[in-house]
Amino acid sequence: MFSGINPRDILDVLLVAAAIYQGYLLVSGTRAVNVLRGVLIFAAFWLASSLLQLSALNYLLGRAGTVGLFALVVVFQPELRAALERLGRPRNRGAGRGSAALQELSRAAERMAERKTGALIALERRTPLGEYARSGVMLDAVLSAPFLEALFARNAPLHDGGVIVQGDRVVAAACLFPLQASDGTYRRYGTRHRAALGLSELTDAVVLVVSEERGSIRLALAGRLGPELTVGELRDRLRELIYEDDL
Ligand SMILES: Nc1ncnc2c1ncn2[C@@H]1O[C@H](COP(=O)(O)OP(=O)(O)OP(=O)(O)O)[C@@H](O)[C@H]1O
Repeated sequence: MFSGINPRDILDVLLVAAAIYQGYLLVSGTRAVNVLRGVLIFAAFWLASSLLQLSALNYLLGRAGTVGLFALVVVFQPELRAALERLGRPRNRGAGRGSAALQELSRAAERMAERKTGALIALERRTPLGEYARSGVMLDAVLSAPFLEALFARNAPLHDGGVIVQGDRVVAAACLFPLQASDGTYRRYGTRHRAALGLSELTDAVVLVVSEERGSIRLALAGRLGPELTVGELRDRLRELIYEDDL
């Protein structure tokens, strides 16, 4: 049965599997996942209609599939664009800049915690955060501690909402993040923490929260809020989670 398989076939299968896995990582945690489920169900019906030789249904589903494919490209144009951008981005772009960004971010968190300035900062990983960035004010600024502090300063025009960071760039401020539905686990926390939890649940972003009330620094990841961190611990966690891998 396996006599006709040559190394090229194995390579072919491995490449397809890798492409599917990368595609999954890209959409996991975004609204595209639900659509992907819908597409799979649709494909299952289509296959079943073909196997059962239900020709009218098969024809109809085939036509709908073609139109649907175009519709998906239109609906997910932002995600597709972000995916292509990511593909074209060199892996080790600005390794030095990554560690500089990490220092600036940690310094800003430390100072804001000392002064009890509330802050909410989402750090993008694989899942594109473009749709959340567009809910706020788009920026494209070099990440620096004074800039972050200025953004979150009380009465500053963009202090309300979250900031989105991509590597060493601040891409948007005053963004609206999805609130996590309260199941009682984080009853003690208000909307800033629930917005961090919500975004980290729907995407793979790491979300940094500085509490205005407590002056604490915490990270939300995968829908869970981590413990209070010292600035050294924050630096280590961010190095582990973001800056070592991606920049
Ligand atoms: N959906 C949201 N997306 C982004 N930011 C939000 C959202 N909802 C609230 N915020 C931010 O959270 C602030 C209110 O925080 P609130 O005091 O309710 O939360 P908290 O979790 O108790 O935080 P803190 O400990 O800092 O007081 C708002 O002023 C706004 O900046």
